[in-house]
Amino acid sequence: MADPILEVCNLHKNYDQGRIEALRGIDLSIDAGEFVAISGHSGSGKSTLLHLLGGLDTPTSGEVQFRGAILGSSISLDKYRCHHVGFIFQSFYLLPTLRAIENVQAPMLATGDGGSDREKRAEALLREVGLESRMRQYPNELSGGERQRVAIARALANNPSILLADEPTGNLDSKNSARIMEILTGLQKTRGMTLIVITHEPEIANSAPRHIRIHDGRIMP
Ligand SMILES: Nc1ncnc2c1ncn2[C@@H]1O[C@H](COP(=O)(O)OP(=O)(O)OP(=O)(O)O)[C@@H](O)[C@H]1O
Repeated sequence: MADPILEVCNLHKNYDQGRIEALRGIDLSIDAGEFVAISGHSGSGKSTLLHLLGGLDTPTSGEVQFRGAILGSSISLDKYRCHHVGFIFQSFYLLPTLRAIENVQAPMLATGDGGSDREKRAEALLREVGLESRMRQYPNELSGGERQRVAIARALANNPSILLADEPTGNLDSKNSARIMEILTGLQKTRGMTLIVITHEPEIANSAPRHIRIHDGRIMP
C-alpha cells in the first residue's frame, strides 16, 4: 500500500523577482523507501526541487509535506533538516580541519544527539560505508570516493529517513561512482530509506525503479 513520505503540491519557485521561473507547478508524491532518480538538462530546476524537498529553501508558492506536515509551517525547516533528511552533494563539503570521524559527528553536535555515544556511532557509520581504516584522516588525505563515503556517513548521523543526493557521483570516476551508488542503494534497501538522486548519468537514472525527468521547471509526462 502507498505510504507517502513526501508530497509536493503545485510547487513554484521564482528567482530574481520573478524574472526566473525555476519551478512551474510541480506535483509529486514519493513513498517511504522509494529510490527515485531525477534527471533533466542543466538549468531545468533539479537542484531547486531538491533544495525545496530538503527544506533548504522555501517555495514561492505551493507546499511540500513530510508525512502530512507542511514544511515551514506544521514542522519547522530546522527540525525537518536536522532530524529527517540527510544531504549528499557532488562537492562533498567536508570540513577540512576536522578528521573523518569528527566530520561525521558534526551533525550530532549540532542537534545535541548521540551524547557520550557520538564517537562510537560515528565509527559504526564509517564502518558501514567501508572506511574503518581511514577514520582519523583529514579530508585532504582521502580520495574523492573516500570523501564521498565520509559525506554519506555524515548524512546518516542523525538517522534520517530520507537521503537527498545532488549528483553524488559527479566528481568521481566510474569505479568510485559505482561504489557510491552501491552504498546508497544498499542503505535504501537495508534501512528502508527513501533515496532521491539527481543524476546526469543515464546508467544511474535507468537503474532506479522510478525516473523523473524535469524540463523547464516541470515534470515531463
Ligand atoms: N539562487 C538563485 N538565484 C537566481 N537564479 C537561480 C538561483 N538558483 C538557481 N537559479 C536559476 O534557476 C534555474 C534552475 O536552476 P537549478 O540549479 O535548479 O537547475 P539544475 O537543473 O539543477 O541545473 P544543473 O544541472 O546545471 O545543476 C536556472 O535558470 C538557474 O540559473
